[in-house]
Amino acid sequence: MDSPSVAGGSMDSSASMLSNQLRKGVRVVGKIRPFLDSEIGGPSGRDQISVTRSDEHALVGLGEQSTSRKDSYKLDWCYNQDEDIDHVYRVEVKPLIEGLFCGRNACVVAYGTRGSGKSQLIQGSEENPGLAMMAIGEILAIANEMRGFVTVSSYEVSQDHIYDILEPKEQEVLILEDAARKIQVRGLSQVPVNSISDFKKLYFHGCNTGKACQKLPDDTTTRNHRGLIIYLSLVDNESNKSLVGKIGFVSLADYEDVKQKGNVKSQLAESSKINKSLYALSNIVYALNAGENFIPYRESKLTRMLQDCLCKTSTAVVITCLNPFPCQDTVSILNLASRSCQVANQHRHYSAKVTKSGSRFGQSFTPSTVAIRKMPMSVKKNEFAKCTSIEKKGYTTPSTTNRRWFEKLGSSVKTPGSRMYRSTGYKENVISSTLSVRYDDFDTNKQFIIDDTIGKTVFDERPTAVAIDSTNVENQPLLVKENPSSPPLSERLREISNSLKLLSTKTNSIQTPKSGEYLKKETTEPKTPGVSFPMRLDNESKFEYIGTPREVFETRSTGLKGIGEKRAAYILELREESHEPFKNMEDLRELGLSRKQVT
Ligand SMILES: Nc1ncnc2c1ncn2[C@@H]1O[C@H](COP(=O)(O)OP(=O)(O)OP(=O)(O)O)[C@@H](O)[C@H]1O
Repeated sequence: MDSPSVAGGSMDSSASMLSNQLRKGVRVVGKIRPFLDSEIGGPSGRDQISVTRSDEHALVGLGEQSTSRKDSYKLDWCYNQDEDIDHVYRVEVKPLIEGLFCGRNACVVAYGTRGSGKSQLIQGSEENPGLAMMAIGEILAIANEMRGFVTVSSYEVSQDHIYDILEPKEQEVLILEDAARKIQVRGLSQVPVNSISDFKKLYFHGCNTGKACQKLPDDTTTRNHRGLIIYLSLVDNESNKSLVGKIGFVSLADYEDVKQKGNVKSQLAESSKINKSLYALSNIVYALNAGENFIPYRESKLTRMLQDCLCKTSTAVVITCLNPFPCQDTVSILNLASRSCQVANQHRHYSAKVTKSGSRFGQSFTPSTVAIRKMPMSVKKNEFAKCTSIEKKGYTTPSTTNRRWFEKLGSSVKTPGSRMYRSTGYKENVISSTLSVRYDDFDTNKQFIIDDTIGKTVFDERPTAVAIDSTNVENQPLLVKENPSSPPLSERLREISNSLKLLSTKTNSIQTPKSGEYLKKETTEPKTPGVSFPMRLDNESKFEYIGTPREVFETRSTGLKGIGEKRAAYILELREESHEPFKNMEDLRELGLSRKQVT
């Protein structure tokens, strides 16, 4: 039997790899499972799924003849039958692991119809590892070298109740929100894992409890979501700060259209609960990719559980598992997937901030409706500044130390499949207003820039060693191309002002490199100044400082006696709106500064 037709299939997915490594938001990709023995030589003439791939996205068609737009579904990417799980791991999951070592949480979710390969993809078996096992192999390899500590939790979601798998209890797992609105999971055990064999015992034999963790092949009575969380904690040798991150793997129960099956009442209830959490997940992905301010986590227990792995500051991939022979449920699944993926949403970034949160399932957007929804000029400037700064924060990682470690590690990362993978070395520098982010690709020795305003990569042929004046982007026509759809100048200025405000919170704590190798690098490459005091992004994409109250107070100080952070920000804002200089003391007093502060 022929493979499903894949136009552009001969093309290596390097384009996908590149955009994937530099991604933000949630990628929504497809994976067509291989034919089973029983399907080979089956009735001919059955419609097969077809995939057409371009540089930026994939169109999944239902049936070989389905070349019309109506029958095809646009996804960020789609892996065909011949591309094995190993390949999916390298492109989609490996970059998330790199982020994990920089303190960025991550999430991998698989969903699909019955028998579409979800369990094989996420869990796999001892002989044919799935994504979760490949990931833990790599995490353990790096963590052991960095003296990190790895623990795992495993859970299942049944009828919207969450249960611990590694240490089963009567009570369900509770998901609470603390005073700082952080998610706290109660009643879910965390088991230390030191080696891949430890993990296999837990994951496949459930040795912690005697209960098998992997889904039994003939267990068709219940349909549950299954999740694994891998936690990593380590101490950054350079800063001596601890870093905690986690990556979640979830394989959702089969999607079944409740209306179409002749199910009994209890099965209907089960199916509708399963579908409800799938819709909830889709709404989250949609809201994140559309850049909405409100993310509806409360719609299901599963989405609450995933809240800190699937948010604006994390990286995530949702994999739609597809049977090679589509059915009606495949149409529903593809509808859900294409609605929430980035390629469909990327043009909406600016308009999404000013529209009401409209992440209801079934809402459809066509390219034409997206294109005409431009940001009205009457929108309050603050609105724009607020949301773009959230996205901007999502890009910055708390520490470059571990990324450096990755760069040095380069080709020596080993995965359980005993293959050697090259870790694509890249390094990000936020330039100018942070609307554009520069990356150094150490493999090609070239630089490239992701211009957020146009959502495109602009390559620069200069070798990475060339010094670039980060404050003078205007003089570098090669780097950032002017784009008619980019926001007006006033909004760019506001971005710059926001960056300044951020820096002004700790201008006196910029770290200088210590010695030799790094010193050379630091002097030639522009970098976002680091703060000597640890900050990290909370779930709501706000910076939070970690430390004693006094340290926090000192960090937040502007360094100007008597002027607090808020007032400094206010002054900057006024300066930006009116370019008139302050002429006399009276002008400053009008801002609310006391006589003492003015003098
Ligand atoms: N990448 C793959 N390589 C080889 N076989 C695969 C692959 N993916 C799936 N299969 C096979 O397809 C069948 C269905 O896969 P799997 O059980 O993972 O699907 P599922 O979506 O989890 O099914 P369920 O409906 O039971 O939840 C299995 O026999 C599995 O061995």
